[in-house]
Amino acid sequence: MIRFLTAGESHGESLVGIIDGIPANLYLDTDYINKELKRRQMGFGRSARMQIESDEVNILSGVSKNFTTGSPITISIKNRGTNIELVEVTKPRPGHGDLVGALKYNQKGGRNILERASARETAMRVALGSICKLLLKEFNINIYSHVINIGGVNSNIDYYNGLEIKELIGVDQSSIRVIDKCSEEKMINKIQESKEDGDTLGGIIEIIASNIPIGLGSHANWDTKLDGRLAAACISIQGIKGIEFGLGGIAASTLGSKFHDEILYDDNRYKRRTNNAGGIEAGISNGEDIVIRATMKPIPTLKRPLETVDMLTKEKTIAQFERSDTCAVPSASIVAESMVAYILADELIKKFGGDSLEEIKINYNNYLKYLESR
Ligand SMILES: Cc1cc2nc3c(=O)[nH]c(=O)nc-3n(C[C@H](O)[C@H](O)[C@H](O)COP(=O)(O)O)c2cc1C
Ligand SMILES: C=C(O[C@@H]1CC(C(=O)O)=C[C@@H](OP(=O)(O)O)[C@H]1O)C(=O)O
Repeated sequence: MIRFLTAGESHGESLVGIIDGIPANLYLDTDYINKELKRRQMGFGRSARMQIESDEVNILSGVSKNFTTGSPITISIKNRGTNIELVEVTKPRPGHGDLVGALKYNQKGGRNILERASARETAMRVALGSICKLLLKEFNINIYSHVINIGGVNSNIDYYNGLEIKELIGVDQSSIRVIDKCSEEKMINKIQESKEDGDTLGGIIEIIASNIPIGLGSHANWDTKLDGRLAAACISIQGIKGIEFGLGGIAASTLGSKFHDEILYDDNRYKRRTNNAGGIEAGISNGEDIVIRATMKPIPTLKRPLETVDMLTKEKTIAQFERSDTCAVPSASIVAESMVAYILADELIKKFGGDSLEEIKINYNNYLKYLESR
C-alpha cells in the first residue's frame, strides 16, 4: 500500500511530505520531480506568487545514492513568497474556506484556515505524485493531461477522441496546456478580460493514463473500485467540483448501442472498438486508456469582491481581497496527473506486491503472460 501525507502552510517556512510504500531500488530522478514542479507553476492567469516561487525538492529520507530504499520518503519544498503581512480574515470570501473553517475550528477569522486550505499544498502533492509517476514509468504507464475548457471557451479538441497520446506531449510549453493553438488564444483573451474585470474563471481538464493493464481496482467493494478511488483523489484537489470518466455526462443522452465499447480479440489480447467507458468497467481497468475529465470552479478570491458578513460586527460588507490567481486550470491539470499517478501506483503495488522494483516486475510480467494465455 502506498500512502502519503502533506503538511505546511501557504506562507509558512516550507511544505513537507512523506510517502510510504514506494518499493526499494527505484531511481529517484530529482530533476524529473523538479521539472514536474515547474510544469505546475506555469500557466496564464496565475498571480505574481508564481514568479516568486521556484519550487525544488529537498529529499530528507528514504533515498540512498539516488535510489529508494523501501523506507518512507520525506521531502521538503521551501516557500519563498512568505514576506507578506498575514492579516486576519474576518470578511470571509464566499467559495473559500474562511468562514466554515473559522467556525469549525473556533478561530477569530479565516487566516489559519486559508493558510492550509490554499492550493500551495498542491506543490507537495505534485512532488510526491512525481515519485509515483517514476514508478509507473518502469511499467511503461504514462499520464498526460490537457485543458479542454476555460470559462466556457472550449478547445476544438474538447474530449479524448483516440488522439495519438504522443500528440498530447509537448503541449507543456503552452501557457494554457491546450492542444490547439487557436483555442489557446481565445482562452488567454478570456482570462485577460476577466482579470481586468476583477473577476475569475474555472474550466475543464482531461487526464489520460495509457498502457494500463486489465485488472487494476476491483468490483468487490465500494472502496476498492478504481473509478471511485480516482474520482475521490481528483475531487480532493482545491476547486475541483466535478469528475467524469470517458464520455461522462454525454452518456445520459446516448443509446446503449452507441455507448458501450464492443469487445475484440486482436494481437493476443482483448481490445475495445471504442473507449466511451474511459478504461474502467465495474471498478476494474479494462486495458484501454483511462480517461478522466475534471471541472474546476472559478477562483473564489475576487478583486471585485462579493457580498459577505463582517464576522466581528455581523454587518453586511464585501469580502476581503488578497493577492490571487485569476485562473489556475492549467496548474490544476498537473496536480490531477499526480493524484491519478498516486492511485494507479497504489493499485499497482496492491495487485503485484513486492518490496523491491525487481520483485514487482517479475510479478507484473508473470501476470501479463497469464493474460496472454486467456
Ligand atoms: C493550482 C490552484 C491554485 C489556486 N489558486 C487560488 C487563488 O489564487 N485564490 C483563490 O481564492 N483560490 C485559489 N484556488 C482554489 C482554492 O484553493 C479553493 O477554491 C479553496 O481551497 C476552497 O476549496 P474548494 O474550492 O475545493 O471548495 C486554487 C486552486 C488550485 C488547484
Ligand atoms: C501558492 C500557490 O497558489 C496559491 C493558492 C491560493 C489559494 O487560495 O488556493 C492562493 C494564492 O496564494 P497567494 O495569495 O500567496 O498568492 C495562490 O498563489 C501555488 O500554487 O504554489
